[in-house]
Order: sequence, then C-alpha cells, then structure tokens
Amino acid sequence: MICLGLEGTAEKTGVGLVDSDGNVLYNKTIIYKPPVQGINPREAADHHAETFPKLIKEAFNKVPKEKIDLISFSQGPGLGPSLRVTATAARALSLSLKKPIIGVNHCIGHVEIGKLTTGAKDPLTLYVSGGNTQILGYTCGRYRVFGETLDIAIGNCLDQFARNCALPHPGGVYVEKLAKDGKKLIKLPYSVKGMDVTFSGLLTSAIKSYEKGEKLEDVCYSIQETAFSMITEITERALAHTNKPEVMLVGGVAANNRLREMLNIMCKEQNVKFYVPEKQFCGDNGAMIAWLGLLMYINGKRMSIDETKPIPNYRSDMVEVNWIKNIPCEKRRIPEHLIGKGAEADIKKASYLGWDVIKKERIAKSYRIPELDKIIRHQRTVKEARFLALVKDFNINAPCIFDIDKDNNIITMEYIAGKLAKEEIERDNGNLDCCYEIGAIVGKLHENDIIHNDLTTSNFIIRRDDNVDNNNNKKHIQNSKVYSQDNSGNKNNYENKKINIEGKNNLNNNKSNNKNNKNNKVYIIDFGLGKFSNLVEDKAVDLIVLKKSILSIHFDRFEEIWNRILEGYKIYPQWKTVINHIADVEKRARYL
Ligand SMILES: C[C@@H](O)[C@H](NC(=O)OP(=O)(O)OC[C@H]1O[C@@H](n2cnc3c(N)ncnc32)[C@H](O)[C@@H]1O)C(=O)O
Ligand SMILES: Nc1ncnc2c1ncn2[C@@H]1O[C@H](COP(=O)(O)OP(=O)(O)OP(=O)(O)O)[C@@H](O)[C@H]1O
Ligand SMILES: [Fe+2]
Repeated sequence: MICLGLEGTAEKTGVGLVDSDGNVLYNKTIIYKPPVQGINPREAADHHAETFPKLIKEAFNKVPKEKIDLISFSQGPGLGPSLRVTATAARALSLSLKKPIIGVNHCIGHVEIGKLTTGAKDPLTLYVSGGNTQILGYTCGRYRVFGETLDIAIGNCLDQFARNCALPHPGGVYVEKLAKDGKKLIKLPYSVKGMDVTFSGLLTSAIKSYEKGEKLEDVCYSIQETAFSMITEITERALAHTNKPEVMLVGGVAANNRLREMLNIMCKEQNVKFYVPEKQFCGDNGAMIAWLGLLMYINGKRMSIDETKPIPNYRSDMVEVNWIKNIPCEKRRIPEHLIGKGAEADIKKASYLGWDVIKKERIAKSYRIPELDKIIRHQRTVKEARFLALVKDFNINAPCIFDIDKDNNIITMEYIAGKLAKEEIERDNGNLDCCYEIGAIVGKLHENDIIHNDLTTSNFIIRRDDNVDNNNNKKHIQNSKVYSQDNSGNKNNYENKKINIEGKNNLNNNKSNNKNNKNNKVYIIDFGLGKFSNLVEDKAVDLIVLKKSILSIHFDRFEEIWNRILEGYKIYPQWKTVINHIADVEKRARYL
C-alpha cells in the first residue's frame, strides 16, 4: 500500500510518498521565505497553493497516480490559512483519485517518522520546532505530554531573536552558525519549572544584550548554551519520571548539532539509548504525514470528508493511537549503589551520627558548559537547604537538614522511609488519601509566598509510622522540633477537613487503608527550583506544573486526584484568586 502525504501547517510545503513497509519513495519540502516581519499566514497559504501542484506532479513521476492507495494531510496544529489550503488540496486529490483520505496530527507525525527511520521502539521524545517544544511518551493509548513550553517554542525563540538582528529565516540555522564563534557566556534567564520551560524572558534578555552592544556571536552562543541546557534538563527530568529506556530528538531544531551533542551526553550518563533522525526527517516533511496516515489507516482508522476540517489547536495528547500494540517492558536502570537517580542528583543512603540519612549530591552535568553548570548546581543546593529548613516554620513536613557541603554540592538530610505519592497513587486500588495533604502543603507554601517550581507526585513522600518502627530515626525524630510541629493544632484542622472530603468522595472505604492513613504523613522534598514570590502568576504556574504532571502520569484518575488537591489547597485564603488565574495562564500559553 502506498500513501501520499501533504504537509502544510506553516510556511513549509511538503509532499511525501511512503509504502506500508516503511520505504520512503519520495520526500520534498519547499520553504516559503518570509519577509523580515515574520511569517504572513496569507502569504504562506498562497505559497502552499502554488507549490502543492508542482510537488504532487513530481511525486506522480516517481509513482504513477494509479498506484497510490491513500491520501493523508496535516490536519493540525498550525496556522489556519495554511491548514485550510492543505486540507483542500488533500480533499481534491482524494476525490479525483477516488482514494480514501486521512487527516493526521503533525506533531505525532514527527514522532512516528523518527521511530521509523531510527529504529527507536519506546522513546521519550523531545520534539523541538518552530511551533512546539514538548516531551512526549506513549502510555496506554496516547502520547502523553510530560513537559512543554509554557510560552513560546524554542524554534520560535531562535527565529524571533534572529529576526530582531536582521538575520534571515529560519533563524535557528544562522544562530547555530554564529554560535560556533561565540566564547563569552552572557547571563540569560534559565527558566525551568518542573518538566516545563519558558523562553520569553530569555528572548527579551538576549535581544537587550545584543542592543547593548554584546557581540552577536556571543549572544548566539549564550542563547544556545542556556536554552538547550534547559530542554536537555527537562528531558532528563522526564526520563527520571518515566524511566523510558530511550530518548529521541525530533522536529526542526533537532537539526542543531550542539543540541544533538548535549542530549547524546545526557543519555550516556543516564545509560539510555539516544536516537535522532537524519536531517531531512527532522524538520517538516511530507513523508512523516504519509507514514502516520498509513499507520492509522492500516489499523482501521477511516475518515469522512466532513471529518477533515483543520484543527489549528490539535494537541499531541488528543490523538487516539490505534497503531501501537505492544510496548517492550524495558526500563531505564538505576545503578545499584543509589536509592534514587533523579534528573539533578544522585541519592545515596548513609548514616550520620547514628541517624539514617540520605546524601543528595548534585553531580556535574557534562552536557552543560562548566561555567553554567557550576552556578546552577551551587545555587540550587543552597536554595534547597534553605527552603527545607524554612518550611518547617510553617508546619510543613520536610526532611531535617544535617549538613551542607557547598564545595561539592551535597546535602545530608533525614531519610524519610515511605512511598512516593506517585507510587501510592499508582499502587493496586490506588490510594488517593495523600492528595488532600499535598494540596494543603502547596496552600501553606503559597500562603508564605514560597513557590516550589517542581511540584510532581515524585516530590512528596508518604511516611508511614509502620515504616519507622524499625528505623533508627524513630526515637530521634520523636524528640525533634519537626515532630512536635507535625502535631500542632493546625494539623487536626487538616485532618477534619480531609475527613469531610473523604466523606463526600468516598473512594477508598477500605478499612485497612483508612487505618494506615492515620499514621501517614506527607513530606515535601526537592526545593532546588524554589523561589519567593507573592505574584498570583507564579503561584498559578506552580499549580499548573503539578496539574500537568498529574495529567501525564496519573491520566486515568486525573479528575479525582486534582479535585482532592484543590480541596486541600483551600487552606490558603487566596486560593480562589490563584485557581481562577490558572485558566488565564493556560489560555495565553501556546499549549492550548
Ligand atoms: C506546526 C508546525 O508547523 C511546526 N513546524 C515547524 O516549526 O517546522 P519545523 O521544520 O519542525 O521546525 C522549524 C524550526 O527549526 C529551526 N531550525 C532549523 N534548523 C535549525 C538548526 N540547525 N538549529 C536550530 N534550529 C533550527 C528553525 O529555526 C525553525 O524554528 C511544528 O512542528 O511545530
Ligand atoms: N529525604 C529523603 N528520604 C527518602 N528518600 C528520598 C529523600 N530525598 C529524596 N529521596 C528519593 O530520591 C528521589 C530523588 O530525589 P530528589 O527529587 O530530591 O532528586 P532530584 O534529582 O532533584 O530529582 P528530580 O529533579 O528528578 O525531581 C526521590 O524521588 C525519592 O525517591
Ligand atoms: Fe514541525
């Protein structure tokens, strides 16, 4: 079976022919070069209208039209006028050749052509392009978004910077060339929030640096080093979260050699395989649309002409995946001498003056240039220790700090025996009792203008008294300040509220669960990205980071979990303002 695919989501017109064995028979892309002001959607659409007929004719010279069995086209996401011309061209072809038509999601097209051409089987995919920056992984019938940009895409950031410096389109290519001659690292905002990133602060700051007279080569170098370190870091975070055995890099920005190098280094250090397609399959192309169309069609998907309307905001996680049947069970392996290998740190269990402790060492990341890496690790180590100590003053359970080795970026802290909230929620008959407490902890942080910036269910530990029984720490902890604060009047208040919620929403009436609960305490960890802020915006983004991590990891019980967390969050008097602001931030962001 042979499929002809039409790509036209933005300014590139692509036509591809692929057969059901995965052979690419034809693949050509022609880019519309926009004027200095940037892409004009009307002109991009006119470019498609002129270019599609030429490319289709060329394709028919490769494979006679009688041999084509299916027409597929990029249905979204993208610019309205471009998508409309593409859909119209596909419908016309389908009707004239009397062949079926399939509209596909462009982003998933990038992922599937990557898998086809590299041999990756179950990758965590970093998809970086002009319109998107996402970390995608397949679980249970869909590609889930583990991390993404909360404002503009990385390619858009590079292109906008280039445009401001009168460099041609596509800017990423010219930034890469100039960066090779840059030497000086100019300080630009490094903005990572959990598994998400933002680039608009970095873009503004880079433009200002250039305007102030910094050498263009140095600014380009600094943008690449900073922005690519950020996306490599969130990929590593998502890897630590999902334990996928492979990483794949796709999208137009995947053509960048420095980014390829950084991810390659990170994957070596995490002991996972790294894949990147050859350059013709990185950027937008028709073959990726043809291949995804084939996968969907062969596995039973059919579309009527009425269903072929463009979907400009077509998110990757909206696609129902019908073509993935079996996923290998292989997972990333953590070295045996560690109890945890997060994205940032190695976690070792140890003993300190008779206490059970963990040593959290922020190890050097060789993908980052040492100058940047040193600053990041030092700042985060100091910040984490300070916040861990501080939050106890607000009746929040967090491990006690025993020692900070600033030279080597090691924090020695109390070992909290228990399960991560993530495991507790995912275990058989999932226990959601911790969710209220998680919300209450975040509410207390926000009440005190503390933003955690990395809220996920891996950063809450449910400590069980059962687990502490045979633990060295029990007697020490019972006498400590932390423990007495745990038992403050406030806590009873939380318990009462929690019972109310559970009464309403009685999901876990298993007696033994309830009995265990009484002894459970929720601890928060990992304050390396923390900061002080009284801005509603920062508090809303903090909650969005948590919400998105739950959507990607606990997708099947999202509503229940999120409602419980929000109930707990109501401990914070300004909860309503923050929760209302979430919708504003989400509307503004590209990901909606
Ligand atoms: C929705 C769709 O229209 C959009 N497509 C898209 O953005 O085109 P794509 O070909 O995947 O990526 C283009 C981006 O890729 C960047 N790019 C190309 N070569 C580059 C290089 N060597 N270094 C850095 N960026 C590069 C360009 O600057 C541009 O921002 C998308 O996939 O989001
Ligand atoms: N005090 C502690 N007691 C018990 N286990 C802990 C403690 N701190 C961390 N861990 C374990 O180590 C894992 C990683 O810790 P942490 O989140 O602090 O590291 P990280 O490198 O910042 O992780 P990431 O950046 O991936 O979230 C935790 O998920 C938890 O399993
Ligand atoms: Fe693309």
